[in-house]
Amino acid sequence: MSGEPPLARVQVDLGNSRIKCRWRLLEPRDAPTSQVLSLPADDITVWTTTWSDPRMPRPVAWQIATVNPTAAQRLESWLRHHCPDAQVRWIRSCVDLPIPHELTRPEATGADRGLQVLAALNYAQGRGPGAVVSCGTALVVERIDARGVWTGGAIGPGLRVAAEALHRLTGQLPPLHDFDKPTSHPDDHALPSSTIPAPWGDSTLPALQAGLLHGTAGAILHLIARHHPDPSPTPWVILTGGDAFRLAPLLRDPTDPLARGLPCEPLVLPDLALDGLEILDHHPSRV
Ligand SMILES: Nc1ncnc2c1ncn2[C@@H]1O[C@H](COP(=O)(O)OP(=O)(O)O)[C@@H](O)[C@H]1O
Ligand SMILES: CC(C)(COP(=O)(O)O)[C@@H](O)C(=O)NCCC(=O)O
Repeated sequence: MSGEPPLARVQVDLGNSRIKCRWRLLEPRDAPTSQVLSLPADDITVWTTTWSDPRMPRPVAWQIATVNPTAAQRLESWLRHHCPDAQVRWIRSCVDLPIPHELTRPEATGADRGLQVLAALNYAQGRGPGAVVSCGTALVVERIDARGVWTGGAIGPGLRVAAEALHRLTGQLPPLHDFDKPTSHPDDHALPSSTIPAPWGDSTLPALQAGLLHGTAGAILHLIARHHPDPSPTPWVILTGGDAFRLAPLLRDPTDPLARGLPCEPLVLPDLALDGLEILDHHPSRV
C-alpha cells in the first residue's frame, strides 16, 4: 500500500458562522461521501491545521460556495499556496445555477440559498409547492410555488444573531449561550417534545429562550402560511442549517393542542447547501 493520500473532489459551504466541507474519493468510484467537517468561518488556522493532517485526502477539485467574502479571500490565498494544481470552482451567487426561478437579481442572491433550493427541488423531484427553511446565521424561508419555481424568500435573524444582538444592544439582557454548540447531529441538540421550553419565562433567561425559540418558530410558521395560503396541495418543508434540529420540534409540537404547527412533517437535512454542490458537481457544466 502506498503512503500517498487518496485523491478527492471536495465541496465547501462557506457561511457566515461556519465553514462546512465534505469530499468524495475518486477511488473507489462508488465511495460514499465523507462526514461533514464543520469549522469556524472566522479562523483560518483551524482550517489549516485540519488540512495538514496526513489522514486528510488530497483534493484534485474544489467546489466552493461562499456568502462570506472576507473568509473566501483567506481561503483563496490558502488554496493558492496549498493546492496550486487543484481545479477550483467558486459559486458566489445564484447566477448560472440550474434552478427554475423568478429572482430579479440572481447575481446578488446568496449562493447557499440557491444551492439549498437546488437540493430541495432534487429531493422533491422538481415538484412544488414547498418551503426551504435555512436556520443558519440568518433565518431564510424560501418559497417554491406549485410549479416548482423558486419565487424568492424572506430573510430574518438566526437564533444566535438574535441572542447576540439583544445582549449587545441592550443594557441588561445577559448573553445566552444556548446556540453556541455544534448542531450537526440530532442526538446533540434535538429537543424532545417533552423538553420544549414554555413559551414564556418567569425570569430573564427563560423569557429570552421563550422569545427566541418560539418567536423564531412562529416566524417560520407564519411565513410558510403566508407563502402558501392555499392549503392544497400541502407544501413540503425542508429544514437545514446549524439550528435546524433545534427548531424542527417546535414546528410540530404534539404536546401542545393549541400550537397550530406545520401541515406536514418537516424533513431535516442539515447540510443542504453541500447536497446542492454535490448535485452541481454531477451537472454537465462542472469544471
Ligand atoms: N459552533 C457553532 N458556531 C456557530 N454557530 C453555531 C454553532 N453551533 C450551532 N450554531 C448555530 O447554528 C447557526 C449557524 O448555522 P450554520 O448553518 O452553520 O450557519 P452559516 O451557514 O450561516 O455559517 C448559528 O446561528 C447558531 O445559532
Ligand atoms: C441571506 C444570507 C445572509 C444567509 O447566509 P447564512 O445564514 O447561510 O450564512 C446569505 O445568503 C447572503 O448574504 N445573501 C445575499 C443576499 C441575498 O441572498 O439576497
